[in-house]
Amino acid sequence: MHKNNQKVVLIGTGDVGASYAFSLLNQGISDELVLIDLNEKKTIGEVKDLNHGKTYAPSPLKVKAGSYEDCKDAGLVVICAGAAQKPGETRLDLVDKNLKIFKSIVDQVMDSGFDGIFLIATNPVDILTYAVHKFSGLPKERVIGSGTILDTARFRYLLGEQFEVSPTSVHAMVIGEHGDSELPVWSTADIGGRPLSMLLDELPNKDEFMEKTYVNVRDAAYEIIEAKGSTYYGVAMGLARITKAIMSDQNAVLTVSALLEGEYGHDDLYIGVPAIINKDGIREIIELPLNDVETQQFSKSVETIKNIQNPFFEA
Ligand SMILES: NC(=O)C1=CN([C@@H]2O[C@H](COP(=O)(O)OP(=O)(O)OC[C@H]3O[C@@H](n4cnc5c(N)ncnc54)[C@H](O)[C@@H]3O)[C@@H](O)[C@H]2O)C=CC1
Ligand SMILES: CC(=O)C(=O)O
Repeated sequence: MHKNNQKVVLIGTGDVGASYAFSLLNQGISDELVLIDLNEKKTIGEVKDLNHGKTYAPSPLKVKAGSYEDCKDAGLVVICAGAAQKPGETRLDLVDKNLKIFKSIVDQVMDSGFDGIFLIATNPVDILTYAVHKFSGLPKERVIGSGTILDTARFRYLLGEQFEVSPTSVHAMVIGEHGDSELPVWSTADIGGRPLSMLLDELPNKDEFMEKTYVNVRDAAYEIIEAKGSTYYGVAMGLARITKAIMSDQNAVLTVSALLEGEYGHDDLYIGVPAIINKDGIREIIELPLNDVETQQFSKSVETIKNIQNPFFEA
């Protein structure tokens, strides 16, 4: 069975999964979408609702509820299934529960004969992406986590607001764990070709602004979860962006969770870094010239992930 590179199987049709499906439909990304969830009734409801939007979609997208058999010829399997944070919980608190769920999901996907690309959103996303790489045996470039794609979007949005420039014209990244130890890379950021450091120097309250922005990005999920129970539109747009880079073979630079094998001086973990994404998955990790403070922060983030991850994977 040949795989259809434009076919997406989405596992987990909760808040994040359903929003991602809606983003694909709205943006005309991919031509076939299959939904799988333990909650079959809700999945059927989602399929109907999405199909009713097709009349006004930019391109036709076949949407149906399916089973793991559908993965065999899929180009992309996206996993948004599992437990989400409750108010006050960190992403890392979910590891035990979601690793068990993931073992069963990935085994079923691989049993179908799947030979495409995995994209993972479930938290803690860096550790679960590492788990999918281990459980599936697929090459590292074909297992991608959403990483800090959302944190980068939050950072760019806040910088865009401050400097009154569209976030699409703000070139700035958040790297590290998708979680409390992540770091904004101030040193390499620019807006319209002007280094961000230059623009920051012109602010009367530079230090306060930088601290507030960092905290806003880091704590955004906690605030949204407190306010409305979960976060989903932002990550759905990020997942759609990664999907588009894969489906349209874009070689787009996006901050995703990728396996380090010596890059940034670390190895054997998935973590948020800029990478070039195309039809084959992760083509290349980009090593940013971090300053000393950022290098230290990144190492702390690596340590945070490894401290939680390693006990689960050591023989
Ligand atoms: N990476 C990121 O930037 C973000 C990640 N997330 C994460 O995404 C995940 C999903 O969040 P929500 O959609 O809000 O949760 P949700 O509770 O709305 O949806 C989870 C879905 O997973 C399904 N599910 C559970 N076990 C399953 C299994 N074994 N097989 C198939 N389906 C199964 C449930 O039935 C449910 O529909 C969470 O881990 C959350 O923390 C959320 C926002 C941003
Ligand atoms: C929930 C989550 O991971 C986020 O919104 O960043």
